[in-house]
Amino acid sequence: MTAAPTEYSPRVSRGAYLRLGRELMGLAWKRVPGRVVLVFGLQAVQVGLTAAIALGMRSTVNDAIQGRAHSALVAGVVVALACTSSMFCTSLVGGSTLYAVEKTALLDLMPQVHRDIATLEGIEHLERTDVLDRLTVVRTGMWMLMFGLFSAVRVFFTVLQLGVTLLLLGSIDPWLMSLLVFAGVPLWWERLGKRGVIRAETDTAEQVRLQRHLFEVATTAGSGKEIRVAGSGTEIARLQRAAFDEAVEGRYRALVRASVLKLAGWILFTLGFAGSLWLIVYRAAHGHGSIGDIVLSITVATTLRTALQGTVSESSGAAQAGRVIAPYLWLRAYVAEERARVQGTAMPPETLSEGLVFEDVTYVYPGTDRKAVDGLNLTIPPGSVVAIVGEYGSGKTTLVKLLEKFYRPTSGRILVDGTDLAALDTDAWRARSAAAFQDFGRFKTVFSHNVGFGDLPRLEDRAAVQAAVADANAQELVRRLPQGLDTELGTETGGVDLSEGQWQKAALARASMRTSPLLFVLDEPTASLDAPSEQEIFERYMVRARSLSRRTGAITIIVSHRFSTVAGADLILVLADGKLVETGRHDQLVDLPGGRYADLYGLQAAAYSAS
Ligand SMILES: Nc1ncnc2c1ncn2[C@@H]1O[C@H](COP(=O)(O)OP(=O)(O)OP(=O)(O)O)[C@@H](O)[C@H]1O
Repeated sequence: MTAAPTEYSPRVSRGAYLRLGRELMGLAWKRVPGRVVLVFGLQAVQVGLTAAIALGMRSTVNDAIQGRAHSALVAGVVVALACTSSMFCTSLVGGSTLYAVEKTALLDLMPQVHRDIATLEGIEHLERTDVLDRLTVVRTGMWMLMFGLFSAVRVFFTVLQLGVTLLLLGSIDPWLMSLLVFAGVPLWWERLGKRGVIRAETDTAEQVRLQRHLFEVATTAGSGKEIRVAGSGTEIARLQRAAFDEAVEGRYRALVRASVLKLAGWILFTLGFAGSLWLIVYRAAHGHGSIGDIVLSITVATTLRTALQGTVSESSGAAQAGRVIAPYLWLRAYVAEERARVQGTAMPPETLSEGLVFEDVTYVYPGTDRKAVDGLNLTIPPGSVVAIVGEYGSGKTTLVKLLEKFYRPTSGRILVDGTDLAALDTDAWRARSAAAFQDFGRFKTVFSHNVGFGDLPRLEDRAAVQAAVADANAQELVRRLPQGLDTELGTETGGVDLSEGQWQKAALARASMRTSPLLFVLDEPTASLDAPSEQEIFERYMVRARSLSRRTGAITIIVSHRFSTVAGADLILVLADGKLVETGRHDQLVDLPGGRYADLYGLQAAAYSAS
């Protein structure tokens, strides 16, 4: 399935911002209504308190000068109370905002993104760098989405506060309102700088991911062994440094530019502020206005600066959210587009009667132009055991992935009993298939669940898990575990670790949980096992394949490099460069003069007899 190239723009339209804001506010209201009321109510109160403090200061000074001690005292107490209340409001608003942000981001938004990505039909999404880049940004900055919303609310109230202070200044002298111009420009410049930083972070996300990956490669035990043997540690460290250097360089330049813009803005505001102060003092010196007016002007001008600072920092908070909003909206659009493209609703048959038909199937991985599977035409009869062989990179796994609907053919189609696989309901089709892959999962949980995940509805069915364990010839492994089936796996969680071969046996047992699949795939599932274990397992699975075949007409597909294991298949497919070059049974292919299968078989047989 080649994903539609959803266009990405780091700029988000005003309409999209507003729609998202409404949606997030609805979410916060649903999850933490009390906190939302508190955050809105207290900020409105704070605006009133700002005016009360400024006017109270003027009254205190004027009353004191005119000898009205009692009134001056009352006004002073009002100012003190208003100051204390304002501080209390600030800390309560901060705490409530944090609580609301964490609740909604961690309990709603984050799980939703995980669910969206994890339930997309194919797996090529997890191989696309654009999806991964944006996912990285969203995963690390999801809380910023909600934080940005609350910052936007605070911007609204700080602007209101700014308006009130300007009105108070204007009541003394309308010229003082010109401070707004000196206040607005720094705000705008700072936003420009922030935008540049956001752009630089998005542009360098790939290098950051690469350096993280290289760091993990260099510091984990699995790859650490190979790195030591190959002596490639220094080179990997150099590559990691180079990737990091590139990312840091780009981000640093943007940060310097943002700092310069911020500094220039503040210089401008300071000049305006100094000019205003001069005007107020000049007026008072020439008999216009009282001493209280001077105090009021200085208080209000200082408040204006605080309100402005608040507006700038809150609008930066809101702008920070822009870093996440664009990738977040893109991921949502991408998921919606993908879901709309997937229209399979037909149910798979109870039993296979016609089998699988490949009609000119071609697959090209996104971002490449090489055909991993190239014009495949083929019929696989129901109930058959099919082996796919071929050199490394010949397209064996891709073929299997197409059958599991991890990808959709770039062209051509696959029919299941005459129905296009694309038209089948993906979940229903997968529920009728079972698979063990070479890059199997290692679920660090209790062993019985590790196996039971193969058929979720029977996760707790001990008998089913034990039967699957027996199918994979893993009883001895379970016997040796300290708590048998109930043993916790994974040293990170305090459990035991398994060897590569033991993990592989667990994966095989998992693949054996479903008892009536229509498709059973074994994609090199025994590569980590020794030769006798492999032989024994294949013999068991051959018996299982025949029994499934009788019950549901199931097709078993085995991908293997070892010819001894594929000789018993009903049909062998030989792939080379994505093309089907030979098909037939072992006895037909092995004697084909100049045949590729015969060549490969001859080489392997010679290698075994020489060893
Ligand atoms: N996710 C991917 N993105 C791009 N190209 C890929 C991807 N996976 C595989 N390919 C390419 O597609 C071709 C077929 O790969 P595939 O894994 O199907 O081969 P294979 O026969 O299973 O190989 P192996 O025996 O090594 O498992 C190879 O050229 C491979 O490099």
